[in-house]
Amino acid sequence: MPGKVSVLVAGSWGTAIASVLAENDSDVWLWSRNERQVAEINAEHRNHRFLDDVELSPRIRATTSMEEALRGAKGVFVVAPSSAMREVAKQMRPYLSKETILVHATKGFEADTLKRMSTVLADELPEYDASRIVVLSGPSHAEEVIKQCPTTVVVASEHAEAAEEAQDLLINSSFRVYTNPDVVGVEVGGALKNIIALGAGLTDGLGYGDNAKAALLTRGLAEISRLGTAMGGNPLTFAGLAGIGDLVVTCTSKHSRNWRAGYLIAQGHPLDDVLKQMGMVVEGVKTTQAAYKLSRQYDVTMPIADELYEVLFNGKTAAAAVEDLMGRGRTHELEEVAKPVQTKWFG
Ligand SMILES: NC(=O)C1=CN([C@@H]2O[C@H](COP(=O)(O)OP(=O)(O)OC[C@H]3O[C@@H](n4cnc5c(N)ncnc54)[C@H](O)[C@@H]3O)[C@@H](O)[C@H]2O)C=CC1
Ligand SMILES: O=C(CO)COP(=O)(O)O
Repeated sequence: MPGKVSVLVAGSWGTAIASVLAENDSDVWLWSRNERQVAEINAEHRNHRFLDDVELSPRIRATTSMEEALRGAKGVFVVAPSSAMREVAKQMRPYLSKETILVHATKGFEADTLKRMSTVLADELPEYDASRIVVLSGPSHAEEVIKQCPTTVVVASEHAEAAEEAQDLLINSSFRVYTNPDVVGVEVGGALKNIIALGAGLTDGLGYGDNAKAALLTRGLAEISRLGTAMGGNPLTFAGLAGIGDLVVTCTSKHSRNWRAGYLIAQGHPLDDVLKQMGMVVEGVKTTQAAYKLSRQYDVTMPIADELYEVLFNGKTAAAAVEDLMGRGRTHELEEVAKPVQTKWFG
């Protein structure tokens, strides 16, 4: 069902999602605040700042005009960093149709309010039916998606039809899209895995090997499930693409920004320098602060996230953090096993 769709903004992930939509014959309008980037995409079919090595489909047109991007679009994909979500949503409000399918693919919380991204969108877009917002997540590095490497993702919405419409727009033979009714679980899983990826980068940077990484992934998933369930997510979601799936890819991939940031920090580079050097958003840093606060708000134990917080913000060395994690009191592996929650989809 080709037609007009829009993607806001033209970072790595926005550009890759625009490419998937164009492969499926949609006419894609890619919005960016950067005039030079827009001119380059339109004239050369390249996004020189991100994913420069791939030629973009001529079906992708770029614009700095929010009105031009959104007018008549049957699908809108918001792919801003979490820090920019509210600002971008405010700009969308005058032009967003109530009929549009609204999807976001951002992995993080709002730093001040600790809100999930769908809640930030709902705040700023009061005319839009918030139950129709769709969240896209899962193991999907832009660098591979744009080259059509086989990828699986999940789209979640309270509204089954909204998730299915997003699935229709995105699915193709190299991009397989599953649906899920669990918006909270999919958002929380996607956000929190970035903390564990930073931790995996730290242990790899220390040369601690595969056992340490497997431990981080497994016990990291226990923390993600614990907080995610306390916030209202379905525990089964964390065994899926937005949970273990995304954890595996971010903790093991050379493309992961969060893993790379952790690796550089373990080698003694100061956090500010690392973030400047990356030149791309590293969501896990702000998410570590958010998880530190959320775990206290929901009274959930998150030892790995707490240790990472100490390393990032209180000058603790990565080696001391690992030592303290290994030296914790004895505990049971299956503490706090949660019951699956009922959803509107399945009654
Ligand atoms: N890169 C990837 O492979 C994936 C990224 N994500 C998520 O997608 C989100 C975006 O990440 P990336 O595209 O990787 O980031 P990026 O660093 O590649 O691009 C971010 C873009 O946002 C723009 N931007 C920043 N503040 C803005 C504002 N206030 N108004 C308008 N534009 C603004 C920047 O100019 C830049 O073009 C993050 O939440 C990330 O976790 C999710 C899955 C895969
Ligand atoms: O979410 C991602 C892949 O699914 C991207 O992770 P990084 O931000 O660590 O690169």
